[in-house]
Amino acid sequence: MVVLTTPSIDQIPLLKSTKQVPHFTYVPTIDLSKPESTLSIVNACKSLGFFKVKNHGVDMELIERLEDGAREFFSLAQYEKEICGSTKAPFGYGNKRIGPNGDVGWLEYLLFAIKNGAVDHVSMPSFQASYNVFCSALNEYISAMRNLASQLLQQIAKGLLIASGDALSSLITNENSDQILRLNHYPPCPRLKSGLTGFGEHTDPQLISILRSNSVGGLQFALRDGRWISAPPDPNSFFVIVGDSLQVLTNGRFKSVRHRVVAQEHKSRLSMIYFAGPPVSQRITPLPELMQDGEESMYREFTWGEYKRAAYKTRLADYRLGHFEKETGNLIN
Ligand SMILES: C=C1C[C@]23C[C@@]1(O)CC[C@H]2[C@@]12CC[C@H](O)[C@@](C)(C(=O)O1)[C@H]2[C@@H]3C(=O)O
Ligand SMILES: O=C(O)CCC(=O)C(=O)O
Ligand SMILES: [Fe+2]
Repeated sequence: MVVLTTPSIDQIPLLKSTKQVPHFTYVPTIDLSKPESTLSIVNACKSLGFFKVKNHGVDMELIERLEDGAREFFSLAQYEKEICGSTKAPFGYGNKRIGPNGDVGWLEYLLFAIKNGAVDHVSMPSFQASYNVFCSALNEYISAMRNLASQLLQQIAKGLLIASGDALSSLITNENSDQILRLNHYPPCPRLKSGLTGFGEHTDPQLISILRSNSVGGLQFALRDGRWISAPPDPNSFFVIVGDSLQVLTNGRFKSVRHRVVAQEHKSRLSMIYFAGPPVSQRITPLPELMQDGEESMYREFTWGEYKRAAYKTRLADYRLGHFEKETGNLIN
């Protein structure tokens, strides 16, 4: 059994809002083998900021191989996990603390930077025997996620009638693009108070995130009116999440979505999330082809590097784009 160490369970906050939509479990499910998927993706990005995809072409055997490796790692003794790290914060193993500014949740995780399409080295002395097999699975998975993210961004460009089909996808397929892979493990929470935070509410800063979990629930999304819905787990599909950068690139036509994970009492949730970001020098500014006559950017100009630096000074639940919004902007419905 995994027993998470300090901070103690009493230091983990309860969920901020438990206002839920009664019996609402609808997450748009998009079949990528269907030609109408392009329009459905754009509609879901505009109305909700999340959806899930099936018939995505990613091999289940690969997913299971990575999940097995992650499970094996997380079942190591606590001291063996604690020594797995990277010289570059925030990468490597983490336990309960999320980010540098005091956020805590009921989870442990492995965070990997991706360099030239492969995981950047994390020192794992206690996982030596399985390291090569694990890294192969990580790298194959990263390649599959990059292809899927690129396909989704091409469909988004097409659905938004942007002539250069790779205007968005090229931001994340560039060899210098800044991507992260995260493996989250939420052990069963023994003394579950109702609604204990697994991973606190937040938006993802990148363009899109692709999330896959085992069959244990806990993931929730905020609707535009502030109510929360639970997304039933679906190990055969991927959840796709609109991030802050895609909100800016579309000048607010898409909005990044707040999401969170609620701790579970009896079962262990394992998730793997791929965050597709652009190169650090990339200017994040609305795509010119999308702008109507006289439309102005709602945001000050910034690069992905600047946004990331600012993000790491914020708390998880902060509205990070607020700092980059112009005081007056024209809103597009
Ligand atoms: C509290 C924080 C953790 C985070 C960096 C931040 O300062 C604000 C954004 C957080 C987030 C959310 C999505 C991803 O899980 C993540 C890796 C990212 O890119 O931004 C995390 C950051 C983190 O865990 O370091
Ligand atoms: O673990 C999950 O299911 C979601 C985690 C998440 O939102 C994140 O890591 O940014
Ligand atoms: Fe997230």
